Amino acid sequence: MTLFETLSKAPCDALTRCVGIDPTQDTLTAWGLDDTATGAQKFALTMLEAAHNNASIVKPQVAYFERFGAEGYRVLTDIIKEARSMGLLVLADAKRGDIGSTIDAYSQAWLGDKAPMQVDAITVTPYLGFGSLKPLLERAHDAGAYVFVVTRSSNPEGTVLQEHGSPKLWQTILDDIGTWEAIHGNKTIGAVVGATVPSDLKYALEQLPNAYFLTPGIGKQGAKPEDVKALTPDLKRIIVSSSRGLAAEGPEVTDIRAAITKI
Ligand SMILES: O=C(O)c1cc(=O)[nH]c(=O)n1[C@@H]1O[C@H](COP(=O)(O)O)[C@@H](O)[C@H]1O
Repeated sequence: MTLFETLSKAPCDALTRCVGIDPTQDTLTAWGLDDTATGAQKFALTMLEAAHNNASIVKPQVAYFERFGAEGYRVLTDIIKEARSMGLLVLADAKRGDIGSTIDAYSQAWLGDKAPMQVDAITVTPYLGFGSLKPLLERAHDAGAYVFVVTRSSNPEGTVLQEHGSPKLWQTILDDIGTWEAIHGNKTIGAVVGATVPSDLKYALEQLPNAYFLTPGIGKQGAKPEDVKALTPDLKRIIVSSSRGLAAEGPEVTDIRAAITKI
């Protein structure tokens, strides 16, 4: 089942849980693992075990694998396959964004049956122009994959750029998502809005009533699930994501599982 089909069938009385897989140097060291691709693999497999039957989505941050070069990508590819074989939906946090011809090449890497690292969803950034995402959105649409477009990010540095203008730049991107959705349907596209900016998330939920939202920032960046719980009766549309906060509970699987359950 696609991410859209899975989430649309989920009960609306609970937030959707997403387990971030971010093998940072600090985390690997704290877990007693080497800061290598092999260390990242051990870390990721433990996070998958903790997420299994306890969360719908896992979100590997591509950068933390990419830093190990070809070996990192080999590990990431295996982790994606393993997660999907366990029934977890995989969201590649790749934050791709480029001119149309290049974004099409990125989409070949991640989306569709022929992609070497096929995933269920991907993050993209629209700041080279929303229209430049078209080839990737079309490929996702054909492949049954989902695309989370960064609109209002969780980090404080994003504010000046994203809040520029009237309407604000991020609200314009939200409108672009709505326009695409109106033409192509709602099975392909949603947005990233940080849990650290709940009033903006409320606005986004109202503007795009059929979309799903990736809502990072729980834990290490200071947000709590309670901050977003009252924003909509259809809680499953909010995909709460935590990466370093969950990893900090490891390396014991039972402890990480308990932390995921608390979300
Ligand atoms: O797309 C994301 O997941 C994302 C968007 C955003 O606005 N802020 C954000 O922190 N993230 C990602 O979430 C992860 C950090 O989550 P924490 O470790 O829980 O703070 C990193 O992999 C970030 O790239």
